[in-house]
Amino acid sequence: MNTPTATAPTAHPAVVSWVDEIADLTAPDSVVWCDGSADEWDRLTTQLVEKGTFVRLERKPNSFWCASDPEDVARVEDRTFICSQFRADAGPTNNWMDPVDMKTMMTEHYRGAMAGRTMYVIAFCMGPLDAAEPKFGVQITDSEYVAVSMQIMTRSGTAVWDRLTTGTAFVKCLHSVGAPLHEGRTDTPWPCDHTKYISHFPEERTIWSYGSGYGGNALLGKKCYALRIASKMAKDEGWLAEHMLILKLTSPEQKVHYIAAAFPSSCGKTNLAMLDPTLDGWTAETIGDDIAWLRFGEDGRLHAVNPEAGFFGVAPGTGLLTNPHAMDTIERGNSIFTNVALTDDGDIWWEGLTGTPPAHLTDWKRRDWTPTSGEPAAHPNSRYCTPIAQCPTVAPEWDDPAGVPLSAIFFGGRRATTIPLVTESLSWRHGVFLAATLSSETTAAATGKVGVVRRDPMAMLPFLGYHVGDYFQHWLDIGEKTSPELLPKIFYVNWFRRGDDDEFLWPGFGENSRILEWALRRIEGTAEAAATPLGHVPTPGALDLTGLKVDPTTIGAALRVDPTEWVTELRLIDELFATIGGNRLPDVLREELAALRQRLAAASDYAAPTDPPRDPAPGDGESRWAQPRF
Ligand SMILES: Nc1nc2c(ncn2[C@@H]2O[C@H](COP(=O)(O)OP(=O)(O)OP(=O)(O)O)[C@@H](O)[C@H]2O)c(=O)[nH]1
Ligand SMILES: O=C([O-])CC(=O)C(=O)O
Ligand SMILES: [Mn+2]
Repeated sequence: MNTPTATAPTAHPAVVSWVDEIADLTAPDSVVWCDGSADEWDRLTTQLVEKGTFVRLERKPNSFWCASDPEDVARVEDRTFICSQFRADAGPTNNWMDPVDMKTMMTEHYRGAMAGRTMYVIAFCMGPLDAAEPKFGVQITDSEYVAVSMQIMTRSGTAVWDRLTTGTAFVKCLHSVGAPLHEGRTDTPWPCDHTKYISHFPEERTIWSYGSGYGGNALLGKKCYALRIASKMAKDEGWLAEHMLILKLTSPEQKVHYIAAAFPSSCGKTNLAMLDPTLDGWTAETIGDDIAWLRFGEDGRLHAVNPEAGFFGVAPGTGLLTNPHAMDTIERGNSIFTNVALTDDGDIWWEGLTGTPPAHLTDWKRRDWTPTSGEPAAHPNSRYCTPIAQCPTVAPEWDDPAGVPLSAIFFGGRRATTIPLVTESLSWRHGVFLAATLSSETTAAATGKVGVVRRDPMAMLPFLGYHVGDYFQHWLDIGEKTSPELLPKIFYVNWFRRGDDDEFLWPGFGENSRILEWALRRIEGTAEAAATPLGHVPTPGALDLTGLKVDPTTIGAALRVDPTEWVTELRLIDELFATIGGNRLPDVLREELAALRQRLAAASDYAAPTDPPRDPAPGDGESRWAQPRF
């Protein structure tokens, strides 16, 4: 093997000695320091095509189809660990192992793990390079798929190496697919190991990932760094690292508002980030679709930065009807599609892309597929990976190191019942309470059962790098750092409530602009709201429903706070709070829960007000909304 230091593009002693150490341990055939260039992309994608990992698409420029091992399709929450020095610091929501024990054990997994492979060293920066304090990382990986995906998802390569000068702090991100090619062993298109560990050492700002090639487990800048490690950095340094999209909205009067929204995985962030407003005169521009870092600006407002440079979006359900801007983004090429279906003419397809599937496809398991196959052609967590810069609606501010000042933060989950379409919080601390008790049905973004309601505080349940109770306190503390009128207003939304007929009560997607508009007009003091025990909801007349064929009783049902449903909900919140434990749960949240309980008891006969019909209701027997169901 060549000596890694001989070719290193950096003299940073901590980088060089760490790369040496890992090369000794993992025994790759060679070490490549990635420069992030187009040449490198071409070389690696060509290699991936030759290996059978990628199929070059005929119908999209510089784009590739890829199918993973059928067992390596999503984040593995049960194999994800927060290895803080003390177990208590990981909190009740995380798997914990002693950092020394974890490292001792994983070291044996890593020993010789890169045999027969190339080790890539990728320097990356989360957020703009010219930020006041840029956040660097170096990822070591033995996966070409990871190396090219990191080119899309992060700012990486020579420009980062140049900035990563001696003494600069960086997060050590170690990754191996855990499939050494010992003498005589042939490679597979998607190497991985049955055993997987996604381990975080928050005090050391280090990540060790082993055994998986899937995005959320292997592209370590994303969930591992920008959320789990960064949440701990943010706690220590007085900011927030959140699972949020960032969106710019311009009103017909040309007033600009920036908003952020936190929804659990596969609950609508990317779609809202690329909103195509159905309300006349409004424009929406994209700043980020998954992660937001929030810091106070000199103006005393919370400013949001997107630390990423690409989208790693859920493919199924993405189509011209639901998310035309995502479709335009991928049409421009330079993208990687994982676990979608491949068409016979060299394009991609997934459920929801078009109404009718092609007559023949290669499905995500590389099998022949026809519409009578009886199984989806794309995995429900199949993904497109594409550069944000080529999104037609990207806002110029997406790369601004100062970030954008937030007017509002939305929290939402996927709930068939109980949670109203939109609720305005009464105060920052009430908003923090709503966010802390957020719940959602599980989705295919993580392995495990789908459709189970679980508490998902701030949509961060799988992404917190420290104790959830301390995290709640940190959110409350943030609210004390500036004057209340400068804080973003917190709203709680649920696009996914269903009626007795099991249909969604709200059409969602572009129509969500109507909800955002109401929220922004609330901030400006020009929209009506009704008080409910949970917070303020729009009076039916306050939502602009122009042009939407909507039955007012449906909207009433979507907005209803039903005290009977809340009996169960309160029990589940009690359970969450009990799990967190008295000494780590902020008293403020206990007080907010008591106040909610009192308001619910006082309003047990509450029903959402309804207005007389304004538009004809859709005909009986047809789906309520013109949107694909799958
Ligand atoms: N009914 C309904 N479905 C939606 C809406 N927005 C998104 N979806 C669907 O929800 C699924 C996930 O949406 P995404 O926008 O990709 O979710 P995400 O939060 O970005 O997911 P991650 O990338 O896993 O974090 C897709 O199948 C969408 O079609 C909505 O407003 N209403
Ligand atoms: O992290 C991933 O693998 C994909 C993603 O956005 C999520 O699951 O929230
Ligand atoms: Mn997404």
